[in-house]
Amino acid sequence: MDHDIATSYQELNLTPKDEGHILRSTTDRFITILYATETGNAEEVAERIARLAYRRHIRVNLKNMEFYDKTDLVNETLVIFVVSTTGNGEFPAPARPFWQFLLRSNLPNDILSELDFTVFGLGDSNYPRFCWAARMLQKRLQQLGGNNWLEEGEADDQHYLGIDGALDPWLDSLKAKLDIVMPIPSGMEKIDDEALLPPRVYTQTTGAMPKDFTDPTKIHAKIIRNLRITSEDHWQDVRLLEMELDESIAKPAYRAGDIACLMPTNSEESVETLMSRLGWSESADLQIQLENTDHFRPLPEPLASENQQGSLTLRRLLTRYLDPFSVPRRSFFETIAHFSPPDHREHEKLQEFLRPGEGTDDMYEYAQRVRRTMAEVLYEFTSVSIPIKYVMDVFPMLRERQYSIASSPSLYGRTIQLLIALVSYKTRLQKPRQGVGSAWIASLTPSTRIPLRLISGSMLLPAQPTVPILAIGPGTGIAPIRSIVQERIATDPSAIDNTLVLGCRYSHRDFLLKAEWEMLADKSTSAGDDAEIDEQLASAVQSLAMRKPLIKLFVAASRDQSEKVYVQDVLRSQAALVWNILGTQRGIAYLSG
Ligand SMILES: Cc1cc2nc3c(=O)[nH]c(=O)nc-3n(C[C@H](O)[C@H](O)[C@H](O)COP(=O)(O)O)c2cc1C
Repeated sequence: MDHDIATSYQELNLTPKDEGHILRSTTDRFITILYATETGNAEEVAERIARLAYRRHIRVNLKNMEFYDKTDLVNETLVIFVVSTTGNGEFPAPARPFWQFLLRSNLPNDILSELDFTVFGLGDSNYPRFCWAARMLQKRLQQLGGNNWLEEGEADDQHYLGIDGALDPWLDSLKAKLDIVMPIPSGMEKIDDEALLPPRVYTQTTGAMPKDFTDPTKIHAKIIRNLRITSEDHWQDVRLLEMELDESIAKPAYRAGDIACLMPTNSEESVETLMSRLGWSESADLQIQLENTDHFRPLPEPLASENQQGSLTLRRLLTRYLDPFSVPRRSFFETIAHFSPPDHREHEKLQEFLRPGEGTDDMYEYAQRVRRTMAEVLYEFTSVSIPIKYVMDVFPMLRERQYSIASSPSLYGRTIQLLIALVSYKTRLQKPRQGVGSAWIASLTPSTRIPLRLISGSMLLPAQPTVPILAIGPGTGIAPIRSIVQERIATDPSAIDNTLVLGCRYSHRDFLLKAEWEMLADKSTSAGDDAEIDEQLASAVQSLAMRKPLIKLFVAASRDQSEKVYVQDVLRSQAALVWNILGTQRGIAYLSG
């Protein structure tokens, strides 16, 4: 393979695992970086730490906690944890099994006595439990005998420089500490901070024609409807997305409360325009081969299988796997700065962006605050010319989006309904901003086939159908509640003790599926609204006519009156009922929003 850069990550600092065990001695210059992320910020920080270690020829095992073998922790000598907080002071979902493992009460108090560690937390001080996951982790590691090797850092989204506000100074102290503990061996030199590292994943065109590929890990569904369910005069576009799973999928295809994972794709036109800007159009449909030079971080699936099968092209990579139409993080500027000619004023500007303090502030002002996308940056910085082999290092991977299923399997069989609020807003930039996932959802037309995965959700039906429920759901939070309530109605009509407190702004604009809820509550609906009720649901309810109403409905339409009313106000005003359901009858509360 034609590598015109002398080193690869392997040559720089890596040796492969030997039969699953990491080869190293106590004098080895080796660190493990484990990150826990929900939306990718912690991963970006972890990668930055890895790069500064690579520059010092320190071997790095960088892993998402999700894929880390927990039992390896006792064999580690130095681990840097990068952990964001989600929910209300919780670990990101993929990292929860790791955290549960550490919480086991049977772990000896000195089990990690050989471990040096440090924690970098990411959070938002608007939340009462700021950086809670990172703080809990640090405490627990110390309880288990771990040695806090470097004072923890805490990034706050509210800092005017975003994550970099706390990260830059923390990285300085990390570098200083590494330089003391793991000095550069004699005969070697640190790779300059400004020098371009070799691509982590080499991308090369092979000249061959691509083969076909079907992802075996996904099932497929055909879009039936993509319907706006908020009124045209409402600011937010909320969709009811209905799809039918392939006939080959056995019923029941899912359970009430389950989650559909959809991978957005980028539009053909936007990919075409980007490739043309980058001068890649001619190679767009030729087969490409990815060579991963970092043994510790395999390519994610299904990209790895596609690569192996020879079906990848640049067009496919940019449409299905990479995310150039999202807002850049710092590493994007770090990489593209190398691809602008050194004597060009744009090169100077990109370098300026990377200077801590004022430079970072300028970068935030230019990109993150106004939500400029990477592609838009490239349309403005026209001197930047990215070699194809760096494509995987320049753009991050697209992420799967998870949506609570809003329909009941007993009523809808292989049909799945989702309720999705499209993200779209104005910034200083002329063109309105739209999320990558939202743009894709908005573009889905009937008959389109999409791949998806179905996973278990955390909302389960009560063990006994007679248990009363109190479900609280503002906005699209009603999705899993609808699935659960419909399932109760469809499978056990005796289970009619369903109390719902739903939230919206205006009852006539964004009370989602108003007519349907009113039908279940046996309230009269406005003329014309009946058309909005699904046939499946209407006929099921018809057959249960004697049992009406099937739900007790309370609606908090916050802006319908001069004084704002939210779901919590309704709960307060219905204190006796709430106590009856939860206290006296030992019912179950569902909260989703
Ligand atoms: C739904 C949600 C809940 C959050 N909850 C908390 C929290 O309880 N405490 C906190 O400090 N930060 C919280 N945050 C802020 C994130 O930790 C912060 O945005 C971080 O940069 C995300 O990193 P990630 O992309 O690696 O997940 C929350 C963010 C979201 C979107």
